[in-house]
Amino acid sequence: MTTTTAEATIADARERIDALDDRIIGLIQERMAVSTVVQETRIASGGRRVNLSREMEILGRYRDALGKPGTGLAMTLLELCRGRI
Ligand SMILES: O=C(O)C(=O)C[C@]1(C(=O)O)C=C[C@@H](O)C=C1
Repeated sequence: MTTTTAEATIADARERIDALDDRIIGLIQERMAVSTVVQETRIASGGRRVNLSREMEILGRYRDALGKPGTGLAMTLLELCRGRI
């Protein structure tokens, strides 16, 4: 592969990565909004903001799909989604 071809391939792949990251960020923002609805509804009906058994379920899903780093990713997502109300 020539340097020019390699540079073009990398530039093209990076464009796709940037587009994917835009979508991922949008999905995270959407998740945060939906999570807020769940938390607000639970609090309004006398419950608590946090539901630990549900969080364990989510951590397990991410771990099963992505391995150990998946757990870290899920923890970061939950941190973003909690505590906004
Ligand atoms: O599923 C819930 O019960 C939520 O409140 C949503 C959510 C989440 O963002 O996934 C947020 C806080 C809870 O501790 C558990 C999960």
